[in-house]
Amino acid sequence: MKQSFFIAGTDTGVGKTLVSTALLRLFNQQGYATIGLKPVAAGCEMTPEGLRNDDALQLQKAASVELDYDLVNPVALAQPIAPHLAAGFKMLSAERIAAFCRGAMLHDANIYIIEGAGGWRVPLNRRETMADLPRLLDIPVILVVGMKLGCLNHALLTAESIRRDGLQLAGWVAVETDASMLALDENIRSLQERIPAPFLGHIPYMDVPSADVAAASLKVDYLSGG
Ligand SMILES: Nc1ncnc2c1ncn2[C@@H]1O[C@H](COP(=O)(O)OP(=O)(O)OP(=O)(O)O)[C@@H](O)[C@H]1O
Ligand SMILES: C[C@H](N)[C@H](N)CCCCCC(=O)O
Ligand SMILES: [Mg+2]
Repeated sequence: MKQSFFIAGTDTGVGKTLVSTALLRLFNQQGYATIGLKPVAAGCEMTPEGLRNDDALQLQKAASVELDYDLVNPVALAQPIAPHLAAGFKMLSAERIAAFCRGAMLHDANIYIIEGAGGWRVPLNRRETMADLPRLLDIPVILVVGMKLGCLNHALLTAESIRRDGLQLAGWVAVETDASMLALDENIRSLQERIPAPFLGHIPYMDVPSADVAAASLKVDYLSGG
């Protein structure tokens, strides 16, 4: 089996990295070889080895196939702001980012998890957005919904855009990032009734977020054809 997924979110900070690492752990447990990529990361620390982003390090660690950091995160931008702004005078190009991903994907694995940056329509340059990456790679999308007031609108607009952009929505995940959200179950049900894609699970609020605990909340049979 060889399958790739682009992990999109309703926004930044909604749990994309938690879901990405949870999916990697889950597929590892099922005996699949996995690779996690964060092609564009805005918000990096300078280290003796160069710029390092926490999401990319988590994906690198959760994957079963060892890859050099530069393959996991080819575009590392220092400032934690929108990628096209963090890039400054260096122009980001969706085709170049896709080419980096294709290079990393020459490394053999069964599952490739590619985490986006921010939400679906985050700009890469004047013309292109993050959405152009899964389009160029021609891979299905998993939508991560951060459960908070306002997420119904964000989730439905994003699911609609993914389909209008001609991409397949392979499934969606509800992440409880706000422990005090009112009517959580009713909100999840409202999305189940309206998002035309499989519901892969609800990751509960955790005082100390753990990819393994999150993995236990996900059902990926729909994804791996099992
Ligand atoms: N279920 C949860 N319970 C508690 N905290 C959570 C949960 N899911 C995510 N978080 C926390 O919310 C924050 C944002 O999550 P995460 O980093 O996965 O978001 P993201 O969508 O990947 O953001 P970015 O756009 O920066 O990549 C993190 O501090 C994470 O630990
Ligand atoms: C810095 C942050 N954690 C992400 N990497 C980038 C989020 C960009 C969001 C841009 C926006 O939609 O306004
Ligand atoms: Mg992230």
